[in-house]
Amino acid sequence: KSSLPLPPGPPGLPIIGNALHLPIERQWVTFAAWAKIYGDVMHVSALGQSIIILSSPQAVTELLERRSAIYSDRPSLIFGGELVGYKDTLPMTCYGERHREHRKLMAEVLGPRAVGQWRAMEERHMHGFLRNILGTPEEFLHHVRRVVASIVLEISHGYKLEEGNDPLMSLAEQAVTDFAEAVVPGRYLCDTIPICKWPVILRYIPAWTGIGFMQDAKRFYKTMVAIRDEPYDMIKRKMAEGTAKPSFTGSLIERDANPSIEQELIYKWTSGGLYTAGADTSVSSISSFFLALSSYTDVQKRAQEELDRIVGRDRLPSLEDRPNLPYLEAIVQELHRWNPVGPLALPHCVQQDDVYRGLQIPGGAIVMANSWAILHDEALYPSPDKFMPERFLGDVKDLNPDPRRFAFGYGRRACPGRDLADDTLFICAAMTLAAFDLQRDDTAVEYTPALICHPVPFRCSITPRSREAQALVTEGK
Ligand code: HEM
Repeated sequence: KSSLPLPPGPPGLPIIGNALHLPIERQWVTFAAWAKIYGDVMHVSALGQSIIILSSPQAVTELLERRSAIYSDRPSLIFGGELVGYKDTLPMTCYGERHREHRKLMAEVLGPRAVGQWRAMEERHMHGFLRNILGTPEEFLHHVRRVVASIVLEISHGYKLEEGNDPLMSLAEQAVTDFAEAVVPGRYLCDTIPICKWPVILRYIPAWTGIGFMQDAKRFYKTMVAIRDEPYDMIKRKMAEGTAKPSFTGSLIERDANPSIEQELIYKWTSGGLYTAGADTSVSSISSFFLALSSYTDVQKRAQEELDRIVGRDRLPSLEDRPNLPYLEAIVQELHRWNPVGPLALPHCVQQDDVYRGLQIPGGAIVMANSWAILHDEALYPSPDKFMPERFLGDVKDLNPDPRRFAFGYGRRACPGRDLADDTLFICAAMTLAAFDLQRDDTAVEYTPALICHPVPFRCSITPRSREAQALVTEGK
């Protein structure tokens, strides 16, 4: 898939063609190969839209972090943003006052000081997760989705999932699926045909015309409105009845009884956005844990030895044990590196003309960080395709930098859920390995080619390590 014709570029910033419209499955791999030829700052032109692809720590640090005052906007998407309406969510909102307000609110619930308060709750949900795994191990991927949903929805709405199919979780899952489809740049023609830059025209095309994207837009719009309004209205109603449990949404409603429509939209998307931005990503990293550890059983054994030595066999690990479990910590880092959840992060947009190393970067260009290329650069991470946590235990200068520096994005757009996500992954990995052995017959490692990548569903045998371990799971100790 990387053997695409490459038109020769001019010296300096090479123009390498209409890249986003080529049928490339894993664009980041192709872009990484191109970066070896054309350099770590590439300029791709897609129907007149400039796209700058950055593939080195130096380039992402200088542009997306040091110059973040002008590199923190998002590209506007006609389909996902304007027609469907996701432009008001935090990941898609333009850089400016609104973005700052969103981030400030989100830091109250996810910032480094706030995140400690969720640890006991995360551990409680993980005990339930282990019990579910014990009951129906073959459904582990479903249990992963459910435990992540329980954690995020308890934080955002104080919501407890119903047994079986939970209606709020199903709605939120649908919204995540729609969102992932709607915001892929270039997926819908209306994002690339210049006349469609006037969304106003498109809004008046009725769905009955049969124009495919209008029908999709109508369907996605319905889910968008439901996930934006229903959980928020539910908390408002419960607060009026006096039955609401403490939650982030509740605290937003409490502090501002009569918000303007615009302000209420920010509240709705800040709390609702915890699920849309935070669930699928954590599901992906935990699924990668199951894939990697069941494939690399030597890594699994070493982690279990560490757990037995430090935590012992008469209780399950907790997040308090984290500083004493360096090998498990290295596993978490390697999971963020090996198959990053967002190989191309999310696209940024530069707001004015700029010059970098003598190269012209036009204002309005989309700027994509190829995190995958950085995390798979042999000069930084030797043998990058191998799952080797021990790479992080050495102390060689300039080798194996902490992958979280790249996997969670950059500058003022970097992921606000990083600490929560990292804790969730750690405690899931620690508890699962303390209680179970994982094993796979297959060795194939395949991921879905999307903005947020997931391992292609796979089978994995999960059995209790011992009778004692099984008892710990049943008793939730
Ligand atoms: C392993 C799990 C996760 C990974 C790998 C991850 C990664 C990312 C990345 C790469 C970005 C784009 C950054 C950029 O544009 O430069 C991002 C943005 C974002 N993430 Fe995460 N994320 C994870 C979990 C979470 C969680 C748990 C939450 C919330 C509960 C969350 C909320 C967000 C939000 C709201 C944004 C948009 C920020 C903005 O545009 O200002 N993420 N994340």
